[in-house]
Amino acid sequence: MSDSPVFTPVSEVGEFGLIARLQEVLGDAARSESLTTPIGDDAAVSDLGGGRSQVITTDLFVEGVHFDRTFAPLRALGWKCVAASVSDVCAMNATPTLVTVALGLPNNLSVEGAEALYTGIAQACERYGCTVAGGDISASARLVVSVTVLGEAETERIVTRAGAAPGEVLCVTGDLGASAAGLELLLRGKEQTLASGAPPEAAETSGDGSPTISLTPDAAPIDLGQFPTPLERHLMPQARLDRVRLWREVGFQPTSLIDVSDGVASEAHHLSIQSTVGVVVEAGLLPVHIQTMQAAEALAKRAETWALYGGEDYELMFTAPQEALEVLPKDSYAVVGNIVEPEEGVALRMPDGTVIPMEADGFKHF
Ligand SMILES: Nc1ncnc2c1ncn2[C@@H]1O[C@H](COP(=O)(O)OP(=O)(O)OP(=O)(O)O)[C@@H](O)[C@H]1O
Ligand SMILES: Cc1ncc(C[n+]2csc(CCOP(=O)(O)O)c2C)c(N)n1
Ligand SMILES: [Mg+2]
Repeated sequence: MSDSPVFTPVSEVGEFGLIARLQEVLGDAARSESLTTPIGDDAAVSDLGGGRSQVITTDLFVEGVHFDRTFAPLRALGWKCVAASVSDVCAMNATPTLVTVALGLPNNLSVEGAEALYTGIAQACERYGCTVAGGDISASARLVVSVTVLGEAETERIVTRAGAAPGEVLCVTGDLGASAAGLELLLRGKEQTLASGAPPEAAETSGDGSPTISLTPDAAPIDLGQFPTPLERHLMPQARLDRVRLWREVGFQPTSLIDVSDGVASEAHHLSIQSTVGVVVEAGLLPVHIQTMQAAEALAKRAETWALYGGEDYELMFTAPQEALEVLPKDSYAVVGNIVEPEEGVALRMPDGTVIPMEADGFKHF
């Protein structure tokens, strides 16, 4: 046997494979009596006693991976970093309380740039009712923003990814694929501007001054002003704390819950594995905003692919027995599939009735 050191590229095990390996290394360091939901859910949960629980989640945003400063305004970025972590707190059916923010600052980010970032952070914290309690700053080659959010809930209201059961329905809040549509529009716009050799401020504008893009030099330019919803959903998404509050008000409790950060396909796999169930998603039932459809047409893409594999929608996906949905306003959710026996795996039923296996594809870090 060779005694040369083992070098396994991270791409061989992937993001979730690496997390599992690290969890093994941690062993007892990742377990405690009060930690009722350890590594593996949207946020960790620890029992505070007295019928209350605390949740905690961290997200990392890296320039060039999660955002592109040529089209993401810093204020919007600050908002998005907070909203994404708040979304993970919502995905436990909890309410955010405290936030910390760690920054890696490159030398091309000015004080005013950092202030713009924090304006967005402040606005999101105000919207979601949480408070920035601290953070850290370091020099860095690229802009990096890490947000930790602490939240709270009554212990009996906490919902994990593990409670789905066969016979229940699969639901989502809002609509899907808009963020991926917005990203695609922004990337095409950037490509077009670069190809034209013009500096960004010289980009073509439509009559009302909104930027336009065209896919080929001969194609009619696309007016980004026609797609405000996809652009906003990508740049400044909303966490669905409104739904968590609504559920509390009407006494609705999902059986399992996850936020859609990686796309419906990937999240359906998480629910399947953690609840030991099969999941059938109905392609024809996926809710898609009209502007997402129009963007798909304009860019010759499929909106359904964005909904399934695009991610960053930060909507909530949940399961419940059909009859439990009766207390919910009809426009506060959409049924998108069914929970079935585990042997059936994770599948997509097409509008013509054919059922195909649904891969866990989504954004791949490695
Ligand atoms: N470096 C790490 N060390 C320990 N645990 C980690 C690490 N990275 C991720 N985890 C844990 O692995 C689980 C999955 O992480 P991930 O970031 O994919 O969460 P998610 O909710 O699926 O995605 P998102 O954060 O985009 O909503 C979480 O419980 C998270 O706390
Ligand atoms: C410039 C740019 N390129 C690509 C993307 C798309 N993107 C990045 S991370 C991610 C999934 C969630 O990440 P995580 O699992 O780390 O929370 C997605 C869909 C983007 N937002 N900006
Ligand atoms: Mg999540």
